[in-house]
Amino acid sequence: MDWRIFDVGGHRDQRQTWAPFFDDVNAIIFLAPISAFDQVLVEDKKVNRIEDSLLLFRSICVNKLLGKVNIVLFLNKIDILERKLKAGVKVSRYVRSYGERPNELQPVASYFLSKFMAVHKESTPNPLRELYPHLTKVTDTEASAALISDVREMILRKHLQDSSLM
Ligand SMILES: Nc1nc2c(ncn2[C@@H]2O[C@H](COP(=O)(O)OP(=O)(O)OP(=O)(O)O)[C@@H](O)[C@H]2O)c(=O)[nH]1
Repeated sequence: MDWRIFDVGGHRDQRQTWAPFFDDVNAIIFLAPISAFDQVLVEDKKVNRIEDSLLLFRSICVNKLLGKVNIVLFLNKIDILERKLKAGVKVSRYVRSYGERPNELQPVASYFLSKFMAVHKESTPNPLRELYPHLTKVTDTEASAALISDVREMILRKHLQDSSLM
């Protein structure tokens, strides 16, 4: 299995029409920086960066050409998220729907995960497709290498199962 990296994020005006490049892949790893709950887009100050990640995520989930592609979701930058929460930055101030939930790593991460899961569920063209979520800090290269190896194994297994070789 080979890996190709397409950065489909970045400034909105520079995002590519990427779908045609993805018709022969087994999996997409989507990185969502959940530490960015208190930030807005540089190019559009009205848009919260997590909202933007959710929109981008939706555009991938909804794509019929990608209906059979596994989606691995990295809720990333959790170290930065934890630092912000410990410093007293309140999620509910930026994400009103967070309400009175505890301003701590696990409930915050679970809350954002539920948002991504809901987007996937309501937009996927393939109701049987599962989402494989992980909380990550990809700057921890050792842990990330181990995780990517696990992900790779899981995808290979699934691929073999789907082709009834296991
Ligand atoms: N502490 C920490 N830093 C990270 C993590 N992931 C990426 N970064 C750093 O964040 C910076 C921006 O990298 P990315 O987030 O990949 O790039 P980007 O999405 O184009 O940039 P941003 O708009 O800043 O998010 C780089 O310096 C990365 O090393 C993480 O999990 N933890």
